[in-house]
Amino acid sequence: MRVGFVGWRGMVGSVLMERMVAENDFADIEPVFFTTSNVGGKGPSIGKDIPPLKDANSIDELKTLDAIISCQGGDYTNAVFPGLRAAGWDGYWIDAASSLRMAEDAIIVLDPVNLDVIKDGLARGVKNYIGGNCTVSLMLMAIGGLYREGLVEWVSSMTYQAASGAGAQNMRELIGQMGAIHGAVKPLLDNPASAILEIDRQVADTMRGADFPVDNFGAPLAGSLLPYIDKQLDNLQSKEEWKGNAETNKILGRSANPLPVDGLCVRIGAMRCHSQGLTIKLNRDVPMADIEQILASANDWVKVIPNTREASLKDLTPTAVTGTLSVPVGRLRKMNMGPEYLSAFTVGDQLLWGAAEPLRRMLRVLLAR
Ligand SMILES: NC(=O)C1=CN([C@@H]2O[C@H](COP(=O)(O)OP(=O)(O)OC[C@H]3O[C@@H](n4cnc5c(N)ncnc54)[C@H](OP(=O)(O)O)[C@@H]3O)[C@@H](O)[C@H]2O)C=CC1
Ligand SMILES: N[C@@H](CC(=O)OP(=O)(O)O)C(=O)O
Repeated sequence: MRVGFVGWRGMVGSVLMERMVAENDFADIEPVFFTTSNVGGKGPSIGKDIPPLKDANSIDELKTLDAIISCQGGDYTNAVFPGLRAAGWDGYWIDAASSLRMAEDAIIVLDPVNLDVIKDGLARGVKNYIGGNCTVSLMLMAIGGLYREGLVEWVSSMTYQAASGAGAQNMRELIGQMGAIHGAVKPLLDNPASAILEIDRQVADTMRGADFPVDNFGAPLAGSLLPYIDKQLDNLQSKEEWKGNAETNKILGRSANPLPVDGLCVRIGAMRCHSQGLTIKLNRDVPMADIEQILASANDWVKVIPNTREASLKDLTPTAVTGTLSVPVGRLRKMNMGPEYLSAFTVGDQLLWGAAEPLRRMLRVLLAR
């Protein structure tokens, strides 16, 4: 299979390359690397010889491929994909961007949760396979077992989303903000006798100051949070919140008969792990031991964390999870509202299961046919 890669040097693309090298994915394909900025340049180091970079905007070059994986972003997809199909290209398009997710002729891929939907799409001749929104994919990796068992009536998800979801420049800006805050009060911090309220006042002044670096986020994130992610919609949801319901149900293959998902999406000062506090309305009272067993058995990456302070602080934080494929879910308990109301908290790396991993696994699904 001749597979083209566009967007391989970006943040999501770099994580994809790391994972594909680690899993020896390149051994089974003929990879061709593309660029929008450096035609003829050198591609990534993947342990085998590859041709010089080709032009990612050349329909003639792209047409020679059996499959294309794009991590280049939605603008590129919108600019190139329609023309490529119009030129008669019939290969598989695998994409991290959201542009095509809700299209009729596209499947959202998360194979540990919806391999049946993917296989049905392949059998029907669907050629477009798109990675899901990071928050949605991570929520389904965590509680997919409850959906699989038909136990979910609705889910409310309150998110704590990392800077990486906004892009590489935003991760840099978050660290810059942290540094600016620390720099502003370092002399006071170094003096054990200094007054904490004076430190606090100077921190607030710094964060509100004209020099505080906010070009990318548009507001201070370090020492604060941003209660709005992505565009504003007419129904007063943010676009990120809208995706929770739309994408979850599409992934599960039940867009025609959706199970409600709703909540608030909030950016916090984590680097690349999204966390979510979930309220899950079950359609019956299920014993906790059964719930834990169902959650833990859903896939190889979800990990049930005992609902203790010690285990939660050790295993259920962005710091513990970052850079790993593990999707811990914990803080599990029945809520005061009644025995069908389950509380849960989950964490996942939004660049791995949230972006790159479902794409490389989709390629594996194609190769296994
Ligand atoms: N960030 C995220 O969390 C998620 C992103 N996505 C999707 O993936 C898309 C890509 O996101 P992301 O990886 O964050 O985008 P990046 O901005 O990191 O990379 C996109 C492209 O920018 C070009 N580029 C320009 N300057 C640089 C540089 N200094 N270093 C690396 N690349 C550079 C590269 O193209 P070239 O080599 O052609 O110059 C690269 O492929 C998004 O638009 C989104 O649609 C999906 C899920 C999560
Ligand atoms: N919007 C997500 C990241 C992202 O790229 O999402 P999507 O793939 O749905 O555009 C976040 O900010 O955390």
